[in-house]
Amino acid sequence: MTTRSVPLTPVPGPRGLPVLGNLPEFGRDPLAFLTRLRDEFGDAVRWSLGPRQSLFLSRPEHIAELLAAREHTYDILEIGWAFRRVVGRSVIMSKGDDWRRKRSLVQPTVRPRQVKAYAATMVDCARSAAGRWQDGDRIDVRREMALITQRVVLRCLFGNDLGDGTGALAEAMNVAEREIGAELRGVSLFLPGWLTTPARRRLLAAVATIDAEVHRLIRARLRGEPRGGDGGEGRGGDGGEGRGGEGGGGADGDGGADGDGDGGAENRDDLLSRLLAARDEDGRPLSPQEVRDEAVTLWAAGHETTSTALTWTWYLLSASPSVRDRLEAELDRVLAGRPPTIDDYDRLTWTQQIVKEALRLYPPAWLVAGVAREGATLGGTRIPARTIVWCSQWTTHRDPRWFPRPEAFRPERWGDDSPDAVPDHAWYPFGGGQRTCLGARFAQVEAVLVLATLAQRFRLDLPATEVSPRPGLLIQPSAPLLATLRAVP
Ligand code: HEM
Repeated sequence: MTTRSVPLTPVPGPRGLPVLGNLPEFGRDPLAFLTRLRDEFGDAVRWSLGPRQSLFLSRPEHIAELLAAREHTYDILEIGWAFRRVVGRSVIMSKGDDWRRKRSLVQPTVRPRQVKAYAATMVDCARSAAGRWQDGDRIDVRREMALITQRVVLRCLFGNDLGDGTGALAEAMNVAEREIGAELRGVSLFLPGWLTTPARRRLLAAVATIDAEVHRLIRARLRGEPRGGDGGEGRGGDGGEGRGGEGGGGADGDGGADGDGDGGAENRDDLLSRLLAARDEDGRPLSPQEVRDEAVTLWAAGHETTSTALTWTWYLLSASPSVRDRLEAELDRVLAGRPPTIDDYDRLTWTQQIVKEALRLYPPAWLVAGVAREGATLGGTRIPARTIVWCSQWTTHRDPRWFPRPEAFRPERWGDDSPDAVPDHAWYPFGGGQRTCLGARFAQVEAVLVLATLAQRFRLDLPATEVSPRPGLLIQPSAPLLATLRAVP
């Protein structure tokens, strides 16, 4: 179903406090606050985030316009000291020619042909997790999913599984994610950069660990090591398994990273090789900081998002036996006991619908924002320069106007025969427009294949208690999800 342009009439939202505006209410419970803006005020609501004027959009037509215009008519929201410390000036924080250059460096490593080649690695990583699981074991679902997805990203994009560094990197990323989320909801969003706080110290310590691990990956690659053992870096051997036959890291013979023979980056087409081999018009390579920024961004954007989506998927499945039964029946029918391959992807329609519906109910990324430049318009209305224009996947995905019974987990709403007609941009877990998520295909294929591989063998039974969402950088469960494993009969 397509959308047509509708006029935009901004209305004032709730009164805020002097200076802080609506920040305290937003910070206390951002999802409830944004839902209130939509339900009590309207489709285009003015509010203030501290000293900044904001506009919150709820109609898919306006969201589509914002997403399409962002690269040209909006600036990046330059708040969030913690986020900038982690991702630096990578593709996600760049604009204009700089952004285009960085995006074109990264894009080839996640294009559909590459993703096809990564599928076997995705299944392999899920199988090796399931190989450790036993009937009756209790697992922390979020942790297990993160272990799988970080391994997938490291092996596919970095041609490396980091061995014993994975745990340190994952823990540091968790700390960073928590601190970024806490900052996003609090007054510290506007603290000057020079001020040191305990939270900022924690973040800096985490960033130091992240940098050390990423530089270890880079050094290993420059030495031409096929994978990230310690190679004399003063760490113990990694003891992981080899990469034979997984089809990751450029194993499709795609032509190498421009083949300039630069310091071990030759003859591979994974992300790290491309970054190390990249040259600007004057023949200059990326600086070590630039390589680090892109690598960290891809690592962070590439695994925590997908593991969060998978975690919520298990949560929803555990509470929906009929959806789970239909999933197991599909896996039996399509796979008949063998592991899935990329060729099964299109046939796993119910599995795909489950993932799509989980991304609707619990979109890992939940805010999109842009800062209007002079001349920005939406629905024919001029937007004052410097206004922060927002939309939220959380509120749009749960709007009863686009999704009947929005709180219900109903994968059937995505079936070809469904009577529900979802407007364009009412479902946008991967954003949209030119800045749309680079890894959308990667993530969807990974989520479906990992879910299929694990659900073939195990049910994850969770206590029948409701777990509320905790919006930080991503929407995470507010409590650990401890599941009991039940082998599929
Ligand atoms: C379920 C998993 C994922 C979700 C929900 C997700 C969501 C998003 C969203 C909402 C954006 C911002 C888009 C916008 O501003 O319009 C984004 C950007 C991005 N994502 Fe993802 N993502 C996921 C997985 C991945 C994966 C697997 C990768 C890489 C392998 C990745 C790499 C990126 C990059 C590089 C950007 C920045 C694009 C740019 O600014 O040009 N993401 N993602």
